[in-house]
Amino acid sequence: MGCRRRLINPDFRVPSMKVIVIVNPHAKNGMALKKFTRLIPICEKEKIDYWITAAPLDAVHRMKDYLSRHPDEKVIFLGVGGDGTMHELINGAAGFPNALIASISAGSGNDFGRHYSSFPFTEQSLRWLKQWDGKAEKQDSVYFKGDKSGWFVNNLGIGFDALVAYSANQSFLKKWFNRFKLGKLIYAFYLLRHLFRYQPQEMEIWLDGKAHRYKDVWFITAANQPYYGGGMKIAPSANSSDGILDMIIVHQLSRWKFLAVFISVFFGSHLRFKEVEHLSGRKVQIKVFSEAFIHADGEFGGVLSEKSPLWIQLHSKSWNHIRTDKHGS
Ligand SMILES: Nc1ncnc2c1ncn2[C@@H]1O[C@H](COP(=O)(O)OP(=O)(O)OP(=O)(O)O)[C@@H](O)[C@H]1O
Repeated sequence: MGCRRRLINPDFRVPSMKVIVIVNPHAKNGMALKKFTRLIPICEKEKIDYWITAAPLDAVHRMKDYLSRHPDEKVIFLGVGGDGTMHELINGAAGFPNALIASISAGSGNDFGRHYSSFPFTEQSLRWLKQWDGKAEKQDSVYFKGDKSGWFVNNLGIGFDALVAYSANQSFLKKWFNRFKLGKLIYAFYLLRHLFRYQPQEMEIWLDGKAHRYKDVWFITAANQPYYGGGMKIAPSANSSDGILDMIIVHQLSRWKFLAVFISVFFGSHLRFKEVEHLSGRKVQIKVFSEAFIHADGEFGGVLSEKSPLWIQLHSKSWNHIRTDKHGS
């Protein structure tokens, strides 16, 4: 009788995955948490754990702690937030082959979801992940080491764009702009603010052992996937599973032409300008001659100084991603 009951109880027939949802309560000014609150009953019913982060980097520490205590358990971490949240999940999972990453885009930029795919904010997504028994896609990630170190999977920037991102993220105006759903305008505001003061500088790049030197560099982007800054195609041909990093160098432009090039990035047509160089490789070293800001996946990545270079290295197929498909989306 006991045996019969087991056969008809779906909980006994279908092996289920360990799923942990990680929610950034600050993403998109609290919208991510507000929407997630509606999914809490299904998490409780399906025994899906959820962590609402308490502070920046909380997700990284908790994931590392959990994964080191459960080295033999396959775990799906589902990030609910924007690119900053997914950057934390990538760093929390780094070095743990048993971690699988999925996302629900719920931030302001969402370039991670735009490229890697994002699950809809629904109960079905959670149920589908809980019953998931597919094959994860292997994707490339990139390690960087300078003033700070870590991993990125979207892009890393040095120079003007990193300065704009830093200023916008620190600004008290950001919340205010977000409140009126004008979050992207804060970047335009700081772009214009820095445009007429910024001093482009000489930079040296060693790419797979070959040296390249550029004068008056506005910024350099190392791209693992095409999207950047909330939908701009900075590296249209970048592919996150080809083992190659795309390098975009914007240099020797007047301020007005720089603005024109920057706008053309929205349409992916900036590579036609002779001042925009496109290189590719796996191992990069960048040297600056005066201080330059760094961002990694849009998050502050430290300040590069003339004293020591920045090291970047692509690691092929080094993390596991769960893509949405017709069942999950
Ligand atoms: N509990 C928390 N309190 C404050 N900040 C947090 C918390 N959890 C995560 N963060 C930080 O929030 C920042 C923004 O996260 P995310 O990018 O996901 O949201 P967003 O709304 O898209 O923000 P942004 O507009 O800055 O991209 C990240 O730097 C992340 O480290």
